[in-house]
Amino acid sequence: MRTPSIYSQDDPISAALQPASDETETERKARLEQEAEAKRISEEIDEELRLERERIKRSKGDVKLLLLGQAESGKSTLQKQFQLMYKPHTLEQERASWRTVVYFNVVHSIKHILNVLEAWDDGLEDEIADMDDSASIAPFTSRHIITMSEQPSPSTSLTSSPHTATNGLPSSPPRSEAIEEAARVQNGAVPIAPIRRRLTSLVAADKQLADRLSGGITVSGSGKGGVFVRSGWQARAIENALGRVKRNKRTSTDADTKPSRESISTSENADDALVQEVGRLLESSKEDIQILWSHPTVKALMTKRKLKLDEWSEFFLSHITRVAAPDYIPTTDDILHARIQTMGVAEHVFDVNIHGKSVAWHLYDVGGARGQRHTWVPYFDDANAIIFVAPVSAFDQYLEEDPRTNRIDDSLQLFTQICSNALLKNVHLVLFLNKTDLLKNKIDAGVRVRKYITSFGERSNDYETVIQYFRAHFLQVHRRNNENRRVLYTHFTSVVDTKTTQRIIGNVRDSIFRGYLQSAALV
Ligand SMILES: Nc1nc2c(ncn2[C@@H]2O[C@H](COP(=O)(O)OP(=O)(O)OP(=O)(O)O)[C@@H](O)[C@H]2O)c(=O)[nH]1
Ligand SMILES: [Mg+2]
Repeated sequence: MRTPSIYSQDDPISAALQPASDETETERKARLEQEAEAKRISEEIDEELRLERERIKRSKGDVKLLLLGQAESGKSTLQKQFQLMYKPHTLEQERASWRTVVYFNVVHSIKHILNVLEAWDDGLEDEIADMDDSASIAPFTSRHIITMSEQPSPSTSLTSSPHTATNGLPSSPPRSEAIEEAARVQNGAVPIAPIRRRLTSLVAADKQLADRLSGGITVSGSGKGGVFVRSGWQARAIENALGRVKRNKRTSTDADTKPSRESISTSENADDALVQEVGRLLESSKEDIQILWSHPTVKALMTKRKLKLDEWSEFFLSHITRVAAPDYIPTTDDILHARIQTMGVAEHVFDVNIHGKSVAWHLYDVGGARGQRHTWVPYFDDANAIIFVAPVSAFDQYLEEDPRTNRIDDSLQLFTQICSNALLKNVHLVLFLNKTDLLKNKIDAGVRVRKYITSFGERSNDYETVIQYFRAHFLQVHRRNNENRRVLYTHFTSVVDTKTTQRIIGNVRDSIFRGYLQSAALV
C-alpha cells in the first residue's frame, strides 16, 4: 500500500503527476522527501504572507514619513538625528562600525588631494602660473623642489619596494622623515613627492575600504568614487567582522590579526584586520597628513577652487590627530559628518510619544542620486508626510551624475515634481533649506552667488539676502503646484547641529501629528 501523498486522485493534474506504478523503494523514499520539503516551503511562504498581512494591518495607524531630496542634501544625517532622539541606544550599538566610514572618508580625501596635485603637476602649471598669487604656491614634486633648505633623503624605506602587511596592504612607512618635514612646513616649502610616497600604502586601502562597506557592489554614477550602501549595512559590518574575527582566531597564529583584548564588546568586534591595519597606517601617517592638509600649495589650490573638497573631507582632515589616534572611536559629531551614499530606500521605525499616545513612525531614507530616484515611487502611495531636504549651500556646485546641472536647479526641479505629483497631493509637506552653516561660510569667504546663478543679479551678496532669495524660489514652486491649497512648513537648518535640529524635529513632529490626527478623525 502506498503512503498517502499530496496527490489527489480526483484532480486530473494530480493524476498526471502521480508516481509511476513501477516506482522502486529508493525512488519512493526520495519522492516522499521531496514532497515533505515542498510542503515545508509552502507552509513557510504561507506563514510569511500571514505575517506580512498582519504587519500591514497593524501599520495602518502608523505615520509614514519620507525624506526626499538630491544626493548629499542631508537626508541620512537627518535620519541619524531622529535616531539620536528616539532610539539613541541603536546609534550606540553601531558607533564602532562608523569607524570604517570615517577611515574611508579620510583615505578617499587624501587620495583625491594627491590626484589633483598630480594632475596639476602633469598639466596645469601654466594655468596656476597665471594665478595672481601663484608666487605663494610652494613646490610639491621632485621636479619642483627649489626652496627647501635640505633635500629629503632618497633612501627611505618607501623608495625601495614596500613590504606587505597581513591584509595585503603595504606596511607603514618610517616616521622620521615626516617629523623632520613637520619642522620645515613653517617655511611653506615642503616637497610633496616624499609625502606622496609615504602615503602610498594608506591610499591603497581606499578600494578595500570601499569594497568592505559596499559589499563589493559598484553603482554607476558614483563619480567621485563614493560608496553606496544598502539599508542595514551596520549590522552586516558587525556580523562580517565577527565572522572574520572568529575565523582569524581559528586559523591564524599571527598576533596582529587577533583582537587586542580578551573581552571585547560586540561593537568593538566590528573591527577587522583591514580596519585595524588602516588605523595603524593612519596613526603612523598623521604628521604627513597634517603637512599635506596645511600645505600652502593645497591651500592655494583650494582658494583658487582648483581643488574642491567635500565638507566631510575638510571636517575629518581638520580633526586628523583625533581620528588617527590608536584608540579612535567615532564621536556622535563624527557620525553626523561621516558620508556614505544611500542605495535604494532604508526604512527606520521609531515609537514617537505625543500627548500620551505612542505611534510608530516609519522613516524612509532614500538614495537621492538620479539613478536612485525610481525607487521612491512605491513609497508614495501611503505616505503621510514628506521632509524635502534642499542644500542651499550648493549654489556653486553641480550634480555628480550630470555635471551640467547646478545643484540648486536640480533641487528646484525635483521639488516641482514632488509638489505636482498626484499621489502626494494630500501629503503633509515640510521643506528643510539645509546646510545653512556652509552657506554662511561660503558667503563669508566671498563666494559670489551671481557668478553661478545669474538671475541673482545685483542683489547684495549677504547671507540673509541669499537665503531669502532661495526660499522665495522654493515657495514659488510650491505656490504654482498647489491645487489642494496645502501648507508648506519651511525651516532653515543645519542638520549636523544636534540642538537646533532636534528642536525643529519636535516642531515637525507636532505639525505632522496635528494633520495626522485630523485625517484619522481622532479629534
Ligand atoms: N556642515 C554640514 N554638513 C552637512 C549638513 N547636512 C549634511 N551634511 C553633510 O553632508 C554629507 C551628505 O549628507 P547625507 O546625509 O549623507 O546626504 P544624503 O542626502 O543622505 O545623500 P544620499 O544618500 O546620497 O542621497 C554628510 O557628510 C553630512 O555630514 C549640514 O547642514 N551642514
Ligand atoms: Mg543618504
